[in-house]
Amino acid sequence: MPPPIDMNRFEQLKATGDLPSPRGVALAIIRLTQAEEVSMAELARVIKSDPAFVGRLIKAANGVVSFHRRAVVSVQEALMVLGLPAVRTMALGFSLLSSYRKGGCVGFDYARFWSSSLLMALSMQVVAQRLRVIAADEAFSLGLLARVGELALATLYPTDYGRLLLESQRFPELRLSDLEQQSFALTHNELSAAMLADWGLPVVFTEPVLYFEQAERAGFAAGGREEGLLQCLVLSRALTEICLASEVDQAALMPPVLKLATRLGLGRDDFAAACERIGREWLEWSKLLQLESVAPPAFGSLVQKGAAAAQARNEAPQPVQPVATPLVESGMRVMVVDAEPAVRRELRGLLEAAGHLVVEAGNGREGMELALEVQPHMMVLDWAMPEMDGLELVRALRATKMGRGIYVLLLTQVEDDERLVEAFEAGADDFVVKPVRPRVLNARLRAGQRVVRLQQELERDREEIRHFAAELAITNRRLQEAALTDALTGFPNRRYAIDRIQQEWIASTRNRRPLSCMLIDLDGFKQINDSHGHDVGDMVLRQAADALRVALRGQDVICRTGGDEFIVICPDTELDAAMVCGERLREAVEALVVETGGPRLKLTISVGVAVRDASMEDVDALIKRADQGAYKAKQRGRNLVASMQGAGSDESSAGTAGLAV
Ligand SMILES: Nc1nc2c(ncn2[C@@H]2O[C@H](COP(=O)(O)OP(=O)(O)OP(=O)(O)O)[C@@H](O)[C@H]2O)c(=O)[nH]1
Repeated sequence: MPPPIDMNRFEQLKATGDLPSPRGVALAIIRLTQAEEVSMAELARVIKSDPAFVGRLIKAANGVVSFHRRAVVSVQEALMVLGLPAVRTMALGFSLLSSYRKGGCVGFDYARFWSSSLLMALSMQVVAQRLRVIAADEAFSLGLLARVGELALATLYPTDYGRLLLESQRFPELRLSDLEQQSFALTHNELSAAMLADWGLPVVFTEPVLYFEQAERAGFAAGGREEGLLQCLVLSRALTEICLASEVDQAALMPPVLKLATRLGLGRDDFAAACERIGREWLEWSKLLQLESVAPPAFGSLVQKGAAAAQARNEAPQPVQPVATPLVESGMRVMVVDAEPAVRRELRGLLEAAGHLVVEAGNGREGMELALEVQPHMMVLDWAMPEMDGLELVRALRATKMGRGIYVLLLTQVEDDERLVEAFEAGADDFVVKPVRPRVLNARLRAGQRVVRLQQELERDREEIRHFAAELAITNRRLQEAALTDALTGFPNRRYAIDRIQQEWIASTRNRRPLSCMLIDLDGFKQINDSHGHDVGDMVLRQAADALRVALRGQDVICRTGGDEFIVICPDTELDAAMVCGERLREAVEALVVETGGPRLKLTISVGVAVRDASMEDVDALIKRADQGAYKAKQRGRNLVASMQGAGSDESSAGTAGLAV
């Protein structure tokens, strides 16, 4: 299993204060549901102050009660049916939906994001109800928020994420998560899982969220709750894709989904009924949440067709994975589409004699459905067919992602220039005049096979590039981390500090929130080095850093900026609070006894504190003021916290430095 999420990175993002978070009534609901003892009456009162949430809550409660039970009509009843954890997560999800319907990331489709999150929620609810992996209400909330990391990246980095989404659309061989890793040092899946964990969801929920878009990497124990939930998420995601796909792609997407559903123990009819229910609920919920929706697919017939196609061929072939497919050395998978059984027979004979595997369809419509499922390398199709003729079929194929790569050989009665131009413009690759002459057909098949092979080689090269890009992204990330980390203490280094404090300066301007910083300098450190040697000096530095780390508040960021110098960035902090923090750090180091394997050493620090004020033009002015504070602390005898701002209470107690005990 890959390493868990880098929570440090998440904490850094959280510290910006820009992560999507609940507001208003939702925030009050969340706080109440987290309290040790919450009265249902109080909770219901708060909920009732938001009529929109009341409607959504009651609808959600009715979605999870059994058909035999009387409908839920009141907030109190809904609370009882759903339970506090589900109410909390729903408040969270709906609040985010209300606040983040739009945003500044141009490449991010906010409306589609929420439509698909809603579909995930409903699919999760219906699937979990049938598979009994988790309670349906919890499944709904989890589905709604399972991809919240995407929204968060769009919110945190509107320009960069927009560019990155465009890049991943233009170069499908580049995986979005690799690009995210490269640019932001974490993926949307990692961010989703970290945010859910931060909101109090248990690990058994957050881990499947982390892996459901690359389930092969999860490595959960078979039969365990995590694995069950993971499969629910995978199935729900696939159903969401089907609902949002174009009609032609829906048919192609269904067979593998059906297969997964069967593997999870869902009977075909039961699965079809579940899908129909998701579609119905989607329409209702979309109206309630004022989200766009299109007519859901006719799931009943989609499932039936998928199953029938699989049965007809005994077992539907897996969709072609370009990487896994061996290069076409000898035979290709060729589909013949012709209304005349005699012509199909003749073509099958010729093709099989040339070593190809043949699949047949009797008309254009059937050919289309089968092609998307079987994914032939080549199609030989007749121009003149009832229902959907060859030209329409080529156009329909070329309009789908999967059909775009199939080599199409069109059979035509006449070799008329106008008609041939029309055929090529529709997307045909070559033509053969009927009646088919075997030698000519074979020659054209060989020409087509060359193109198919070249395409496959290209695909392989792309996959190698993708693989290479992924490895490069990981290496880059490691290098980037190394470049920004101080090896001795593990703290971020000076380069990182400069960048980070700039960012915090900008955030403090935007949010009109205070920003403080502290400069810390070890007292008499040179003396320690001189008396005990450099190695002991390193031990002192390391253990002092550990003591500082422990004493630091969660939102503060500490970096090592020089030999025995550190900076602490304190977002959203006034001078008084920063002075208190500085004092806590000073006390922590003063209390430390450094174990060196030889002498046990004591040491102290001098701390300079500053807060951003109106006189400061830029971040350098803030650092300079903190530096003046540190100088003052040294001047006044060391082991002090001092500031050049504020009145009176600008320094605290003193102690001794660098003494062996
Ligand atoms: N062991 C060790 N020493 C270092 C490292 N980097 C810098 N130093 C030493 O840290 C000492 C810094 O001393 P100063 O800050 O100039 O002076 P000080 O003795 O701490 O005195 P005051 O700051 O005035 O209290 C120098 O002797 C540097 O050689 C390091 O990575 N490891």
